[in-house]
Amino acid sequence: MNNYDTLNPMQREAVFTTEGPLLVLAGAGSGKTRALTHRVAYLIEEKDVKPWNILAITFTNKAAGEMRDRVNSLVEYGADSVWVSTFHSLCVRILRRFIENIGYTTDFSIYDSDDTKTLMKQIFKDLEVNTKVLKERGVLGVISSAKNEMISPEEFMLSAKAEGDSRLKRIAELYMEYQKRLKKNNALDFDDLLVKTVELFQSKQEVLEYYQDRFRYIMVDEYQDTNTVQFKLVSLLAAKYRNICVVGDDDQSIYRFRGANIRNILSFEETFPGAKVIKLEQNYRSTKMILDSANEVIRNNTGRKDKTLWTENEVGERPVFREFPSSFEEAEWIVRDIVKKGGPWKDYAILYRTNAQSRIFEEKCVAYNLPYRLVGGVNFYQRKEIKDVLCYLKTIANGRDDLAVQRIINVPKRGIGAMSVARVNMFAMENDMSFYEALERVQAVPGIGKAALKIGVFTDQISEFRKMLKEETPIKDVIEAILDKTGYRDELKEEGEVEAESRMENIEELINKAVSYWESAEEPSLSAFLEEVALVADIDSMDESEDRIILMTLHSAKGLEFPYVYLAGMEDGLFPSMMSLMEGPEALEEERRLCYVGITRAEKRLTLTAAKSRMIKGQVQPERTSRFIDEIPDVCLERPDQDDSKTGWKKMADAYRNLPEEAGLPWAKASGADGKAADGHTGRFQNRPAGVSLFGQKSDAYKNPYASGTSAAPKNTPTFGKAFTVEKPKSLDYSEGDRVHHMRFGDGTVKSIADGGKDFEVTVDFDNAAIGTRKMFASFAKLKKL
Ligand SMILES: Nc1ncnc2c1ncn2[C@@H]1O[C@H](COP(=O)(O)OP(=O)(O)OP(=O)(O)O)[C@@H](O)[C@H]1O
Ligand SMILES: [Mg+2]
Repeated sequence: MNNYDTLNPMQREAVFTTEGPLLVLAGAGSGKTRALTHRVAYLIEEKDVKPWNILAITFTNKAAGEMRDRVNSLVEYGADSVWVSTFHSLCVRILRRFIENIGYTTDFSIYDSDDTKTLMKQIFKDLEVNTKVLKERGVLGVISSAKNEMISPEEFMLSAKAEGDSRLKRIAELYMEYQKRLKKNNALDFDDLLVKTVELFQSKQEVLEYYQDRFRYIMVDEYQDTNTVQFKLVSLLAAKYRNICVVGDDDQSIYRFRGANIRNILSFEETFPGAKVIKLEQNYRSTKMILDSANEVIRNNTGRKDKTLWTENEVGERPVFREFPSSFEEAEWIVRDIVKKGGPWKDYAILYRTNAQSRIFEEKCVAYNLPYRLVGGVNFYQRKEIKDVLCYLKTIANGRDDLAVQRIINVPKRGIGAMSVARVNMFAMENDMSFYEALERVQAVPGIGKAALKIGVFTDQISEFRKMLKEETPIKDVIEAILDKTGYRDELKEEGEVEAESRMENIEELINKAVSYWESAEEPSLSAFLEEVALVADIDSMDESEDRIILMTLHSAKGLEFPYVYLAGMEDGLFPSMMSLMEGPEALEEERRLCYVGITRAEKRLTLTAAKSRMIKGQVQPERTSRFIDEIPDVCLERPDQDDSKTGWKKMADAYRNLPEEAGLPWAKASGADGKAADGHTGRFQNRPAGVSLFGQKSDAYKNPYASGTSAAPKNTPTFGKAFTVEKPKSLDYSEGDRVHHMRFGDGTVKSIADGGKDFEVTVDFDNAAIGTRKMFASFAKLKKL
């Protein structure tokens, strides 16, 4: 049964308000996601809502998975039928069923950024675009923004003409051609998934109504990052029943560059008149020190909905700032600091602004033998060998994807040259067929000559693989067959041992993925597998069962929490980024929100670091400390050069620790109308306007709202850690010496089992020598006795 008592009164109100539009606007760590999860449970358990009438949208696949797990642990049955998904996977599911209404077939391909770039390159070549004037990536960026704003190629052309801008006109032509070719390949890019779903709903009333009736209760997490087309989608779906609950934090809107529209959150009440607004103000995640640093940074943004976060958590350690001569020393210090402090490693996260910063951390982790997981960077699925295998699978699944076929037609080398490919291409275009269809009729291609034989061998192989698939051969075996029959594996070996080995390891990883997919999917199919792969955000590579530190960008950290957080590269020009500094105040404010997101990921300890010089584009440059560091007052940041006797920090912190609950912050009280602290310390706050306390808000703003309001203060709010924790198994059905099976690592023998308090730690000797002996937590490892 559920215990809604573990929620605070405002959270409970959010959970119990099930009918009509609801906006929960609240700061980081205030339990928005938690309230949303409980709301799903409440609808099912108390309101008899059918699970399949609920749609919950989250931003990343990782968050979707976490939500599904949380719901599973809250309700005993039915959670499986709740649609918990990202915007993109929601759209894929809808389109796979109904896209024929708008002229595609349901086995359409999904192009990732690499595919779209290849396509744009071809278009540039065919339309003879001057690459000095336009760049593929730039044009794709413009097209993506247009799509997020739901501007069609035709509309784009009209406004380009109206403005008489020849460059825009050229981009409009490219946009048109790009859409034409996607359509011809029966392919959609990521933005299309959303645009085409909206198009479908707008053109087919009965399809829209079907989904409106299906999703009577809609919930959206991280609402601040929805863009125009996503907002449109939600508005359409919710138009009939109006049971829509969105939760978000305008201070955490960090996807402006992706078209996320802060207006959406600020104007929710306009779009859904009569909307109820609930604010949550208690933070359950971070210590007081961490929270105050975050509050201090974000208050420098203008035009935000004012809100104040407070917490009953302990004051905690003062966050630390450290500066180093170079980025190497910075990384070295962080990694050593972690090693010194000790595991479990998954309690640590190193966050940074740009992917490029990850490399040094990786190297240091390797040097210190510290297990790590890199989230992002060169995406697993972007690796050459993975793309090769996937393109084989795509060709097998859907011969219409010309790009996929062209990628592998001569991989491994079959002696099919560019000239032959061009001839086939020409023939395909003239006869209005796909590239693969043309390959199947290769004898008819003019001038093809001897290449016809080689192409015949290729198409025969593909037909073989297709036959395997028809006979319901598992994907794993199809991949093995591809590697062997096409000679791919042999060609890899020729590349040199080390290279081949690491590439084969990656392919093994893909095979693992295929196996676990095959075992877990209800109705496994190749196209559904490819779809799953195409939609994995980088964050999905984060497997919670592994005890490793996490390296990731600030953007991917949204919504997550870690006991110990390091924010590296706190330098002006890096964070805030140079681009944002050049672009102006709005862009700078977005960087500041990103900083707020970063700080608020930390539960217990926060460490900020910077380098005084850094290698950028091959040149060592001097760096200036980030302005965000300057925005954190000494009382909540320990700096290397700081004399605590002057900052008065100790006195204040002691007072802070001994304060009665309702009293507010000591430094807020200590400061007079002139903005100076009572002890005469002016420190970094000399320019504070009169009447505003040291910590920004009027001094009562930090008070416990329950203390002065009508609702009684929840004196001893029970805290029981994270809602999403995997429970320690009561007993294990295997013991030392038993043979067990692990989904990814295969079979092995249990060497030892130790009771680690929260969970059992099981050490297993795996038969596969490459995996060797591993220590893991029983609740995550899900070992099966053989
Ligand atoms: N009423 C509560 N009692 C105890 N713990 C809580 C309560 N509400 C939330 N928490 C815990 O606080 C942490 C933060 O909650 P949650 O992730 O839901 O916050 P959020 O508002 O979604 O944060 P973010 O803005 O970063 O997405 C979680 O560990 C959650 O379990
Ligand atoms: Mg959240």
